[in-house]
Amino acid sequence: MILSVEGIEFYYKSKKVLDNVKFNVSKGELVSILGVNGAGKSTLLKCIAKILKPKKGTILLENLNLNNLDRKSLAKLLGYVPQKSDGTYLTVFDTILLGRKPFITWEPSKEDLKKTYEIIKLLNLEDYTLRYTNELSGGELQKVVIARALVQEPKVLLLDEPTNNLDLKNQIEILKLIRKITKEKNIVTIMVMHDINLALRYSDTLIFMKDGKIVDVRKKDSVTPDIIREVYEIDVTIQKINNIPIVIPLDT
Ligand SMILES: Nc1ncnc2c1ncn2[C@@H]1O[C@H](COP(=O)(O)OP(=O)(O)OP(=O)(O)O)[C@@H](O)[C@H]1O
Repeated sequence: MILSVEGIEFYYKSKKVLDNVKFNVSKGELVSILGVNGAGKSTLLKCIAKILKPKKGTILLENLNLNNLDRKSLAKLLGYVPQKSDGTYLTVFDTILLGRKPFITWEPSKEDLKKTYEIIKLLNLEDYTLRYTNELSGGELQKVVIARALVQEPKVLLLDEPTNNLDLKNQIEILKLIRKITKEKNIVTIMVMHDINLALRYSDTLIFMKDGKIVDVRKKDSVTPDIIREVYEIDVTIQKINNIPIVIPLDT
């Protein structure tokens, strides 16, 4: 399975925000999109999730054109976690169970409930199941919305800054989990990331964007200071500590 993003062009009113964006992601591949504020990363993710409709371009999953799918069929394939989420008067359990909605015909099956419990356990949310989501901290809510996307068992997982609001331990745990699920379930995962070190550590491939265009697509081992300078306009060095690549800005 391959996700092909082909020639996406998107405008907000008359302002062009995405210009001929194209790339492929293979199954089992974890891709991070990086770039400065306003580069068009979130807009691109929303176009892939069909929240926004691009003026030009197509998104293919294998040979399936996502433009031709209705909402429910699309929801069975795509899981999307936005940059910001609001809590509601729904409990954590019900919010996560709602991720199963595309599969529920009349009422949740035993399978839906089982999968919901499993994800709650996986994300250590057991103590929160009966809390309303509008009474959670930013990081707790972030874990719940990620859980809701995972319980959907999507073929394509789209995450806009998944480590937003998470403390150091949770950042690592969530990215490890996303990586594990991407490999084990052989799905396509695309994340928008600001933390280049976390992106380098957990992704297979990094897509660098600037001014609505893709500047470069690099496998993690081929990321060099020149591409970071080109995109972020700062000088950096990349050092390895315990075999983990770390980007260090040289500007003091
Ligand atoms: N709803 C909107 N209406 C008009 N312009 C928008 C809208 N949303 C975003 N933009 C503009 O489109 C451009 C791309 O925004 P986008 O949110 O995709 O960037 P980004 O790379 O995700 O940025 P960040 O890293 O700050 O989240 C920016 O110039 C932004 O100001």
